[in-house]
Amino acid sequence: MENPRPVYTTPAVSVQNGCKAYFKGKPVLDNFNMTVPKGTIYGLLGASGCGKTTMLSCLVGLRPLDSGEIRVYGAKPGTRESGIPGKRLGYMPQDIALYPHFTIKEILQYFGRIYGMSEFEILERIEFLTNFLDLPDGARVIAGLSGGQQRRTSLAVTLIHDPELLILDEPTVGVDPLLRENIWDHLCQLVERGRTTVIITTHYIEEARQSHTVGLMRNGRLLTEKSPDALLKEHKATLLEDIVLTLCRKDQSLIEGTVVTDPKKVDPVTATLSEISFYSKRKILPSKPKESEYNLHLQSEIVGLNYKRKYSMKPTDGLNNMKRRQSIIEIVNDEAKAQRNRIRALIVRNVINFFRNPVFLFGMIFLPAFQVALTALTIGYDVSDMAIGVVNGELPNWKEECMVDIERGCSSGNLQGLSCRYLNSLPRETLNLIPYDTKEEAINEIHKGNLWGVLTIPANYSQHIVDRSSAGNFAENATLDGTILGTTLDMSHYMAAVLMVRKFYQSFENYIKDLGVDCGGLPQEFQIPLQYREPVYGSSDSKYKEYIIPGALTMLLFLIPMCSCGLAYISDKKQGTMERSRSAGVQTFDFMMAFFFTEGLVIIVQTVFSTTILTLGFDFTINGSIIWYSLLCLLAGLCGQSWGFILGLICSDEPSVLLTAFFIYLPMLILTGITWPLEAVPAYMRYFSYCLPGTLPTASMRSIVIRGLGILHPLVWPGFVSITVWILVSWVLAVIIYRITK
Ligand SMILES: Nc1ncnc2c1ncn2[C@@H]1O[C@H](COP(=O)(O)OP(=O)(O)OP(=O)(O)O)[C@@H](O)[C@H]1O
Repeated sequence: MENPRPVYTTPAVSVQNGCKAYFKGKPVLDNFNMTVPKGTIYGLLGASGCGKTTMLSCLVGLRPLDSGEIRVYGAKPGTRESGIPGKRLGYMPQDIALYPHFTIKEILQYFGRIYGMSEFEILERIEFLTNFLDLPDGARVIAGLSGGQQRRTSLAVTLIHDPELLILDEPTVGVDPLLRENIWDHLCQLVERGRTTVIITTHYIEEARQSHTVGLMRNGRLLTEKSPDALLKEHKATLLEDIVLTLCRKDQSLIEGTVVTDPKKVDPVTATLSEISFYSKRKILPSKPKESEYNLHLQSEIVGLNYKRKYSMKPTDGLNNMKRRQSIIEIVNDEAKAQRNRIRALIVRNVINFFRNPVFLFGMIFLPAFQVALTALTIGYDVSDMAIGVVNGELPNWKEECMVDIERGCSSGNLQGLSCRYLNSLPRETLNLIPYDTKEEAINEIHKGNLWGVLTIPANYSQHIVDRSSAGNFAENATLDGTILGTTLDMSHYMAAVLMVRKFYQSFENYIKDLGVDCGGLPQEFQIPLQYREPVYGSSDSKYKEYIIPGALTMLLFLIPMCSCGLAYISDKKQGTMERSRSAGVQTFDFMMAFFFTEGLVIIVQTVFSTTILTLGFDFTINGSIIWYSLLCLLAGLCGQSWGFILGLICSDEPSVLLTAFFIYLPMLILTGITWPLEAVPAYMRYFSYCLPGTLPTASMRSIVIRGLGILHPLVWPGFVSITVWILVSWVLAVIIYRITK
């Protein structure tokens, strides 16, 4: 018996001359025409790759057509008036497109919240759909379900809000025959109520007999569009499959020109749809209806949003300005409420995603703390145990002879063995002094990598010192040379060598001062006439790690959100959940805001945790305001997050996100003055560095932490301005890239 088709004057969906190509010259949709009456089931059939999914994604507003026109409930999908994407639509993509770590209940709640349903409504629908689709227990995690169970859950997500238009891309694949029948029965029940329209694609041709209309698609075109019974009657067939085969063969011969060779002979009235479609492409037959042919009453049928009616209201519509304004306020309020619901749902989604991935969560929270603690533990300490060869021309057996306590004083006895006195003044924990007989032998050991340097003490060193002090300005060259302690160092490791040289200098200054005082002089007389007084900022024993930690923390708080945000975006994209959320009405701004809140929270936790560890465990002191310090940490994280968004948009998979993130981060480590002062960087590189998002904030962070300055200080505010500008620029850039890539 022929499926009774409800009588409606207007189509729910109509496509006119739809064309779409992913690559130029290779159309996927080729003058595609389709009309889906309201309140009916439309079965779209066609071989794999003929363009069904592409067509559906255009219908739901995820992709635009290159040319042609789509009307869904009288408006273009993607426009506010159509309400699609949004809650009028239930779209079930071909892929499962569910978050694998979510439970069944959580995924249904997520989409229910996106659609603005109350928790009570959602639970009611979950109960109904669980029974109807024979879903497993709601606490089961999606990743652990069988293929069929996942598909049923995916269908439940589509039905959760009981939408007006159901677009189902192969919903019955992998579903057992009994359940398949149930699904079709349910679809029939839905349309019988008169409110729902269903477009369904399937590879099981015979099940499409339950549709009111069957559309047969081939190579991006619609070959026919009729009720299954009409088709069976027309072709005197018993199986739809036979008709599909016949029509495809006919179309093939038409393309090859074996049936109709003269296009002028095609009668627009009696021609088959395939002939019309084929020739309309060549602009021989008129096929596109005029705008007036659309039933404009349709707009008033829009349930729920009524955007078009409200928006098109003019004072002449009989409503006074007051009422008009009231309507606009209502729309804005509705939209704001819907947006709040979507953002809330996305925030809950992000939180679940975090907690379902403990390794990721652990890394996010602990990585900055771990890294800065490691920095504090390893960087900035004095060198130790540096092997130095000593060739003492004065006392070859100095190792033993210098062991005895040398009496201090200025008698001739005290002034023997001064080399011992200098050697004993050298810090033994830093410099491990090893005796050598000759300089050549010791230098050879440097070449072998066994020594960092050689200290040579001339023969009669003590006597030369005494002679030099008594001769004063008249000392002879031989005497002067005899007082020189020679060092030959391995300077290949710059930092180690600098620290070593500092030790030689400091020890020599102390040794000579002590000697002078012993001989009746004043300490000032033997001091280098250059004094380092109390520093304005920092302390005279400031450590390198105090310099490096603020920058390291800022950059880590930038890197981690950049990676996590980029990776989350990519996985959402790859799983198909992003398209699904978009079809439910989620917008880019909603994604951004939800990330803004959840990542912001993570950044706060990271900052608190890292700072606590540094303060309690490593004597880290924030001399400035904790508020400005925290705010700068937060801004650094948000900047990283917005860059992560851009990475998510431009990259296609996780490895490319990580690679690009490190491509950004590693040069910044070098260029932002974290490890090496910018003042020591060549001028042309320095100005480039200032433009990077990490440079000025790192300098500001140092000024807050070490110098204790406030936000209004000229050494601080540029960092805040720079990073805020970077956040704004990258968010705008993200929106532009989204628009382009879309
Ligand atoms: N994002 C894309 N980029 C490039 N080409 C694409 C893209 N999506 C689909 N295509 C190509 O467009 C053509 C139609 O694909 P589509 O998925 O619409 O077919 P389909 O009829 O739904 O196939 P199936 O029944 O196997 O799902 C195919 O040749 C496919 O390779």
